[in-house]
Amino acid sequence: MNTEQLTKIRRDLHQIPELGFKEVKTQKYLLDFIQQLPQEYVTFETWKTGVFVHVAGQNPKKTVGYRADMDGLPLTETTGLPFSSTHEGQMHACGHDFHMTIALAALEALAHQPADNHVVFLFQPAEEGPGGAEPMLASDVMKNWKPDVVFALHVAPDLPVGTVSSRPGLLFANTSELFIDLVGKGGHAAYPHHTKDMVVAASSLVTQFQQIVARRVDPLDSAVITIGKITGGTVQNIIAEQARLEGTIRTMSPQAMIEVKKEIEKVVRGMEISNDCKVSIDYGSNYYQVENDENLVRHFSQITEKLNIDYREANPAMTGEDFGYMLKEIPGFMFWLGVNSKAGLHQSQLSPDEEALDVGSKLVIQGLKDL
Ligand SMILES: CC(=O)N[C@@H](CCC[C@H](N)C(=O)O)C(=O)O
Repeated sequence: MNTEQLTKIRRDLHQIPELGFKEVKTQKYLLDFIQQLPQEYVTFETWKTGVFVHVAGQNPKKTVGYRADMDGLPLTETTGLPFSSTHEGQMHACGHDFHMTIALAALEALAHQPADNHVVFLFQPAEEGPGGAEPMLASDVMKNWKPDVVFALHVAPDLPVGTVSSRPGLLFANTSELFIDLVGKGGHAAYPHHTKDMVVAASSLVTQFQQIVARRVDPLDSAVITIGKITGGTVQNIIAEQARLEGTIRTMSPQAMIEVKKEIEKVVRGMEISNDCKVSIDYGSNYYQVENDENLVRHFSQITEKLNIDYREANPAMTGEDFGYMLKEIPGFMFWLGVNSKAGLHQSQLSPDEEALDVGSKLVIQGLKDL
């Protein structure tokens, strides 16, 4: 696929970001593309808003899987690009438009010239939430086309184009969403002593959670507790009866996640007593860590060398990826693809360099042939 075709696909997808399990236009775009390919070796099945595509091998000894996530984020784009999102309040701010474009380029190449082994493309919904990998893994289609090895990529804004990065073992963190609802007693702004102020209680929880990371987690381990959204109250002169915190927890081990949650629950119980209020916790979706297969990463690094792509050893990251569930069952790996963007992931000005599309597609095609 040439640069013009790659860029067109990416820009088409970039304009129609959709949230988890709502990727209806995205799925149609993928299906329209798939159906115009030569069908001799190609079979496809939809699954919720995702798509499985099987490409029969010429001399198959195994099945190699490649996963691309599909969903966008609830974020208003501010890149000012001519092909900016046409969906208000939604943006491809985590590179999933790149991920799908590269997968489509690889699919087109193999549809015309199949690899020796069977290949299955997994276009997966809802990576940003509530998580599509785990249920997709349990689907009937996956049972029929389950790969023997699987890999995926993620765009890396901080790496230059022409560079990729990965590591054997732990690459991405364990994650847990964190939703906290507080109910106290509202009242007149001038009589705080007659109320149980939930804006103050919620604000206190935010800072107390940071003390868990600083004072309860082994300094040689690590954890992150981010509160991304805080809401409460209705107007400036009414003390808030209710408040809500929305956040996420990141740890490098499942055990640390258990410990951090225990500490959060202790802090919350303390808040209930000290503020005479009711606090409920919902941990939402939880992702297993991304654990790369050592031998496959080593093989992958050799493939990058063959293509004159700069391979760098990655550090573990506190990002989450539900691809970790696939790696829990199927040997494989994830790698970072350098896209050289000043703005980072989940930022409204993220603008990856489209030159990386060619690098990524060539590498994925070779990986599907060689792994
Ligand atoms: C690569 C990336 O950005 N992944 C997301 C995964 C989100 C998981 C879940 N919805 C949560 O918020 O914990 C990330 O934020 O790391």
